[in-house]
Amino acid sequence: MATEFTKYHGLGNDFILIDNRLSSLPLLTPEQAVKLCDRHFGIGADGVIFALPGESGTDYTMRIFNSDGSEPEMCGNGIRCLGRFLADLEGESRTKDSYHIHTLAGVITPQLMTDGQVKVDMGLPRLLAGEIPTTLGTAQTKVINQPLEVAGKTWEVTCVSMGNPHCITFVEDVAAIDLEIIGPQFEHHPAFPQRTNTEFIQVVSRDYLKMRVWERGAGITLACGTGACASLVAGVLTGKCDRTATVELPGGPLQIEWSETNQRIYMTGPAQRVFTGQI
Ligand SMILES: N[C@@H](CCC[C@H](N)C(=O)O)C(=O)O
Repeated sequence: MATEFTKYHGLGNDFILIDNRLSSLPLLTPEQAVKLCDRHFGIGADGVIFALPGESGTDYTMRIFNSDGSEPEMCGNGIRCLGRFLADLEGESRTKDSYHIHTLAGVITPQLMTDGQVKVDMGLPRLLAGEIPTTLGTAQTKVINQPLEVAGKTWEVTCVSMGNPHCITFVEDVAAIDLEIIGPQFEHHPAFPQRTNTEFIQVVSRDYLKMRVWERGAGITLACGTGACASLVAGVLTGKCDRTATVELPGGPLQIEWSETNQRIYMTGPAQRVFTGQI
């Protein structure tokens, strides 16, 4: 049986979107997702995202498989693409410009802006070691500027969960980081029992950060929305940046705000349809 898909990307972080609104079970298995994400033998993507019926009073549910078949709790660029995909699917019958989406990280709300950007209420960052999870601190402590040995070097790391785990380290020059070698060693470090995403951040000014990322389950990607949010939080916690900043990724910029008023994180960026097809 043929399955329709649409390819979207958010700053080059690319996904295969599946209209799964008639069933609460993903139409594809993790093994099929791995094959479809293959850039030589498949469609090519960083992950597969399913638009499922809403749960617990939400409009829709998002599930996602990374390109290695693992299932993360959340995906920032992916949820912007999902917001755009849902609007495209609903077409003329669309009545809303924002959706409450059930995810494994809680309810996340993407809003379609009139300028074509998507602004997402990403919820609250989680800062305790037990929530990340990491063994770099006791369960109830925050992990800020902690030393971590990786690849024969001591890195100062700050850990933040946006529903999924992030390990952030501030460096002089992001271009000098050998991501291909160092990234997997962070991802599989025993300090992270559920593996981790890792962000390398160069502070250009208090409201402008440059970021490169090694993603859990996907490797080097051109952008990571949850990673950009986690990095801004790490920058604030370490006194390096303001609560509103542009995070420049290899695929382009995201605007991130950690609200002083409600402590929630807001991420604004693009989401673009690329092509449709049948599997
Ligand atoms: N690219 C994403 C994050 C996708 C999930 C991640 N690889 C994980 O396993 O946690 C984003 O834009 O946030």
